[in-house]
Amino acid sequence: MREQLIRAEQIKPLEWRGGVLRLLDQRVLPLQQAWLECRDAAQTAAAIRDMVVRGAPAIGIAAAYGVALAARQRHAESATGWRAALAEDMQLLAASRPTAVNLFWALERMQQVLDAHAGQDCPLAQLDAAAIAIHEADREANLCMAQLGMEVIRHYCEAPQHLLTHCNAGALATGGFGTALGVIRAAHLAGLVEHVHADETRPWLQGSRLTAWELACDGVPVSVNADSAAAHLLREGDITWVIVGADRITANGDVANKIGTYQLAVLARFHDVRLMVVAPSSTIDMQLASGADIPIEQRSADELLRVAGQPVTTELPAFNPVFDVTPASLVDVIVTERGVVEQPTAEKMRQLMQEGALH
Ligand SMILES: CSC[C@H]1O[C@H](OP(=O)(O)O)[C@H](O)[C@@H]1O
Repeated sequence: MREQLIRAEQIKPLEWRGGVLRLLDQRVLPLQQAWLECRDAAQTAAAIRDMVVRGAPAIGIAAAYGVALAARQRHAESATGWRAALAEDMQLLAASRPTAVNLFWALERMQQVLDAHAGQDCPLAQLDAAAIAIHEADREANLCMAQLGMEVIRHYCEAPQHLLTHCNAGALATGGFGTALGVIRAAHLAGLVEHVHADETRPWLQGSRLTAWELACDGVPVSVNADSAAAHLLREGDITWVIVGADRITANGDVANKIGTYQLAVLARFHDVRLMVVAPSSTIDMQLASGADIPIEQRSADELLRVAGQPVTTELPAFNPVFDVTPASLVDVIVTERGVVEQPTAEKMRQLMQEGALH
């Protein structure tokens, strides 16, 4: 399976060229493939804020490279004052988006490299290596989760099935292959996928523009549906699993993910459809006791009142939270690279994070 996924890999949302971070501009996909180059923290933070690069793991990877870029720039400006300037750059990166914990996890990893070289010259090579390691570790985690998630699906049913997914938790949201889409890709290769239903995922359309495109590129049978059609599909559509990614999972197993995930979870439970959340352990925040503590990003009203930049209505007040929280009680399984947790609880999450695989 691993080799099949690697052979099939086509899409990379970011490229590190030693001093330049190249980002595939996800604001214009799939109709245009344009690359944006970042050479410092400010450009990288803006790219994250403006969703040139998006998706919890991809945001963390981009931020890590942003620190490596900033260190180069600040050290070249001042061999003695670089640490203070770099600290400000890291604050800028930390302020780019609030919900995906991978951003803060990656910045903490980069800070540990700096702390390990306190009082020494700028560890440029070690910062580069740390960012590359974060990128590669995410890619490896996706390959591991793809296999584990596929085996969970096969455990419950060995026939080809209808699946539903929301937003984009694919190669474009990660270091490669995807979390939820990694599982779907592996399930397809294992003959377990009859059809994938992709919620368009208003207002940013990650589903219709990114997920459907990714799956179509891989020859996975997929169709786009309005978010509001999900209830009808779950009642009528023979769907066996809702499979999604996550932006932050708290210590009790609550899950923050793209807005609309919570209503899918309620609908899935009502219609006896299982909900699978796929996320690397860098998405798990054991410092937060429950989802009530997760900061939910609110984005511009324009994202609701305009499509492709064109107004679709008059200037009106708009409520645009871009994440919501699904309680652990509505999650049937969480798949991570450390293992699989069914019916997540605080104790099971502790065991996963401290002792590793449960399955
Ligand atoms: C693999 S995690 C992807 C996760 O991130 C998305 O949010 P956004 O596109 O706003 O960065 C969405 O919540 C996905 O599930």
